[in-house]
Amino acid sequence: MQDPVLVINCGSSSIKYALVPSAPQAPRLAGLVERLGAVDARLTGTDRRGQRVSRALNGAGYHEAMSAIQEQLEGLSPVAVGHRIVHGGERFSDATLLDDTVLRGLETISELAPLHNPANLEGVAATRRLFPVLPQVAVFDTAFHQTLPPRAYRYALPEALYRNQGIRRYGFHGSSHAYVSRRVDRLSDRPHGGWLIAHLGNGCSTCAIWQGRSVDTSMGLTPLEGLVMGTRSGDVDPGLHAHLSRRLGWSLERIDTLLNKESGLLGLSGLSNDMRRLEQAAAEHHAGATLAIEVFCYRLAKSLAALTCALPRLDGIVFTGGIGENAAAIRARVIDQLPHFGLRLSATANARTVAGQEGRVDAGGSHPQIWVIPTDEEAHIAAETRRLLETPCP
Ligand SMILES: Nc1ncnc2c1ncn2[C@@H]1O[C@H](COP(=O)(O)OP(=O)(O)O)[C@@H](O)[C@H]1O
Ligand SMILES: CC(=O)OP(=O)(O)O
Ligand SMILES: [Mg+2]
Repeated sequence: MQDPVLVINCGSSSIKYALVPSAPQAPRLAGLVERLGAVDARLTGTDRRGQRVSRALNGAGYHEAMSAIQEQLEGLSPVAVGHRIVHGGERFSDATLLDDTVLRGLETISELAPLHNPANLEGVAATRRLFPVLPQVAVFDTAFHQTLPPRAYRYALPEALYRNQGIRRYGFHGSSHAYVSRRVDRLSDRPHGGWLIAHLGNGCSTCAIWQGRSVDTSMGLTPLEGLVMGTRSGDVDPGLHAHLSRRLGWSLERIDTLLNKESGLLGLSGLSNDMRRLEQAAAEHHAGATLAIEVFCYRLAKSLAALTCALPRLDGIVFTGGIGENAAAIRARVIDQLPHFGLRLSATANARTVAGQEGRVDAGGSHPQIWVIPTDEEAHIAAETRRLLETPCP
């Protein structure tokens, strides 16, 4: 494993890690610490021989979890650490070397991604303590969307809020959209065309790509805008805030918690934020789960239809993320609700494409294509980290 880069994606209750070698197809040591801070915290993953590992880390916080991850590296020495940082705000777009000044700058924008940035920064602090001499690089989810034109990134708000406060649409999941767009360019016979990507994980977003660049996306100033997500509402009438405040006396913090943590699939179903669980419950006629899936798919189809306005031509749609890669029934339902674009799903190819597989799932012909492409944010973050470190200082 030559010159591996350690990639860290630190969330509010989990840390994902991967040791990414410089050769793209080489095996990768990777894993996940879940339920940080809880008695049943656990590290699961694969070691360098591809064997499963599972370790109880009872009560581990960020620092203990990072130490456990360091032990998993089996003595392999990364040359750098690449961190997923969700929001780069106005100031940070390209991959950036993390030093005290950059970290202070990032702290000032943490509130723009409250579920993500504070946790990302905890991860950076823990990693810097454990690997004090390694370069640590921030790769931003917002970076890939720097190519959005003003008509896509401006809100219809007074100019001063944009100029003085940076109130604009930024877009997220950039490492995923960038990776998937490059991959479909390589796999399909229509490279550099017009593509729509649906990244459907815990957070969900759509992205319109024209000639390899992001030209519009469903997330905005924060990762709350757009689609229905696991616990996030996505779009609501902005008048809701004033209404809840006047009618129920709710504070802004209470409303923020409602929209970020209690809504989405969880809020609609009253059951779970986990699509697997909802599919099982819907099969058993659970009304909330059935409704949650219906709203999720309809809103996703609406977003994809809307984003076709950003493209001169539609060459195809790509599904990715835990739901997009695994839930064939969700893909089928979404395509079914887009009857005006000539999309034709192959029921057999769709059902046959299982976890981890790249594949084309349309019925062929001259219609827009439909693909499933497993995302690899870690590969993109590692590549950006290497690119920054190999670029000579000006
Ligand atoms: N086989 C499956 N069928 C349906 N949904 C699935 C399946 N496997 C995973 N998912 C869903 O994927 C979502 C998590 O996606 P993932 O991309 O892993 O999340 P994250 O954004 O944390 O990386 C969950 O809603 C989970 O239920
Ligand atoms: C930006 C975002 O929503 O990320 P995630 O899907 O990891 O929550
Ligand atoms: Mg993911």
